[in-house]
Amino acid sequence: MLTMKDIVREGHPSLTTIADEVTIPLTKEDKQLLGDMLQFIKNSQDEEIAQKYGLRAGVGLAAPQLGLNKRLIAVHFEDGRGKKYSYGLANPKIISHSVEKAYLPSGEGCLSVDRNIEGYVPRYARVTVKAINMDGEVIKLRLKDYAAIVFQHEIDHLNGIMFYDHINQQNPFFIPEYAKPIE
Ligand SMILES: O=C(O)C[C@@H](Cc1ccccc1)[C@H](O)SCc1ccccc1
Ligand code: NI
Repeated sequence: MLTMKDIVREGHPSLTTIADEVTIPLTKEDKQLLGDMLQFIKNSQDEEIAQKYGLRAGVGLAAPQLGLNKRLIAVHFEDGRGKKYSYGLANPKIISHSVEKAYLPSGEGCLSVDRNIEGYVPRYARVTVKAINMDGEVIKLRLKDYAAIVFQHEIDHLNGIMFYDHINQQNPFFIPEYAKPIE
């Protein structure tokens, strides 16, 4: 099972590298990896398992966070309306997005960042993501608000972008026009 020792931290080159697409159809290894990544996220949200193995709670994970140069992500969370999202995805791509932006008033964190970084992370309020799921099907997800933020955070990892790259350096709590808080 994956644990925190498998997660690379700031300074590791894979966090600032553009990851390579994985071959489709998914190899057995890539399918297994997606399964392991999804299981890690689920484990990280299970109090007992997280405590036993010292896992930091997370809602998403990208393969570059394991030092792997592959465009693979896993997410497992419920949005503010109780809608559940649980996916292992290959080659996810944002194919359209809103002009409107959104941000989490509490800012963001990252399993690969062992420090608190304050500031708002402006992201698109709505995105449409096209990807291959673990069954090898092409899926299209229309995401908004919290779900849109989680997927953008993970897809950023595939492009070597960290959440703090989006924070306004002059004023970390600057709110760009058209940006709405996601409570
Ligand atoms: O490092 C990662 O990619 C996992 C992040 C993803 C994330 C952070 C902030 C906002 C959206 C997604 C972890 O989930 S950070 C810890 C966390 C745990 C529960 C809720 C939000 C953030
Ligand atoms: Ni992260």
